[in-house]
Amino acid sequence: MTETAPTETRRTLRVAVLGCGVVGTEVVRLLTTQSADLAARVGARLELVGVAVRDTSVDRDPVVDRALLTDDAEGLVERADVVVEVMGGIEPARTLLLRAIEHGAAVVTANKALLAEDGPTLYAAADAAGVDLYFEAAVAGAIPIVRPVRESLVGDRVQRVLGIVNGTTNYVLDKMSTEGLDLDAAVKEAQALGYAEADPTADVEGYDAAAKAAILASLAFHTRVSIDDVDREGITAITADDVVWAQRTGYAIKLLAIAERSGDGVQVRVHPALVPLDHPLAGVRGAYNAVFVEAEAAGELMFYGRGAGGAPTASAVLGDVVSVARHRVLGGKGPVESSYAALAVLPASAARTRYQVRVDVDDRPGVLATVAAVFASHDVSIEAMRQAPAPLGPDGVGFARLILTTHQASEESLAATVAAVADLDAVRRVISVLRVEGA
Ligand SMILES: NC(=O)C1=CN([C@@H]2O[C@H](COP(=O)(O)OP(=O)(O)OC[C@H]3O[C@@H](n4cnc5c(N)ncnc54)[C@H](O)[C@@H]3O)[C@@H](O)[C@H]2O)C=CC1
Ligand SMILES: N[C@@H](CC=O)C(=O)O
Ligand code: NA
Repeated sequence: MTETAPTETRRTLRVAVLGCGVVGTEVVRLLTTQSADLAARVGARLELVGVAVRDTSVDRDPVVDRALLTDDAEGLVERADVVVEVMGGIEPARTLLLRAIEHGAAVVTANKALLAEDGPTLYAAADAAGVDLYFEAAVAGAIPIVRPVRESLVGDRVQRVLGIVNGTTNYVLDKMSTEGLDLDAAVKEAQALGYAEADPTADVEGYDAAAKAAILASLAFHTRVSIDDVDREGITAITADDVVWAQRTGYAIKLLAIAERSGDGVQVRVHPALVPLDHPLAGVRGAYNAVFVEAEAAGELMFYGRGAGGAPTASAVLGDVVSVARHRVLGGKGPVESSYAALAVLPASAARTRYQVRVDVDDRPGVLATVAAVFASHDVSIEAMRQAPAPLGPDGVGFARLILTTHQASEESLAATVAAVADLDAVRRVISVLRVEGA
């Protein structure tokens, strides 16, 4: 029996944390409170050498040792072996990570916005310097999804990735449906709970989910997809009425991210969709996320867990820190960018989906047939049509609410159908047009 610690644990690796907000604070907490276990797992002590902040005088969680705070992020990255970037935004995060890589540090980032905008620059720099670039926290918080797609499924051929990848919007839609909260009130709650981005517009307008979709698509299909390639629609147009009617008709509204092979290309989109209540995605509540991956040999896999929040995200960050630190101790290196497939990114209009159209019409004979005829003339096949009693219109005359669900149709045909339906005399208004997924 040896009386000294194994040789490796006498080694020290210097860790720098950039940003000390919701995630950074929890990263510092884990690094501090779990230091003995982390050292044993890595085979070296992880010494937190500094935490870069904008203002060192601000009051912070007591777990953050004030003596470690610095407003000199550039200086800090130059004296670290592992740099953890949890400040967010494009600049100065990109410059700092490139500086860290240049100095030979391994980097771990939760910054999906940066990766989806300019990941290839970082991948190339890390590859050239022979250092690791890890980013598990950037997609779906605590859920291990980057590593499974990047490593576990790398021998298979992924066909489709579909999921809920933004905790804030899932929380908001859930609160709108279960507690009748309006969008703004629910967003405020999500901010208070540490789920939202610094600017929550990134969440509600779908930018955050689009960034994650771009990252997942790039990894899954071995190609480059940037956030600009993602067809994006957020949840700001979803009303309380949409949520209520979704439930009445057997669906939940979810913001979905979908990336799929299509012919010789890939197609990546983010939009709200109706998901049947008996589908597993409909049961994903609060800030939880879930991602389905369909691969040729593996079949369908589902990954589920907390998609946002300080501690869950810090868990993913620390997993990466241990991985890159182990490479420092034991040798070896993580994967580099794999973009050999160089697939074309197709527009979302190329995708065919089912739709639900809600429309208020005059309640008189023949109207139903007239509306159905418009769908038929645009070659959009109706799968189901139901009529719900609706209150009196402003003119005191009764009207009927039609809920039409289509078979798969192209976005173009559907848009033309809806425009023609809206022009009919008997149609008072088209209330909503939503895609149906997962049925
Ligand atoms: N909050 C969450 O649930 C998740 C967040 N992320 C990502 O993690 C990163 C951090 O997110 P949060 O901690 O939620 O944000 P946050 O806004 O709470 O924290 C970021 C911190 O970095 C600081 N910062 C920004 N620029 C700086 C600079 N130039 N120098 C020093 N400090 C600077 C800010 O003052 C702030 O305290 C972002 O990239 C975000 O997208 C990823 C997964 C989940
Ligand atoms: N704002 C993001 C945080 C995690 O990535 C979200 O709500 O999912
Ligand atoms: Na993750």
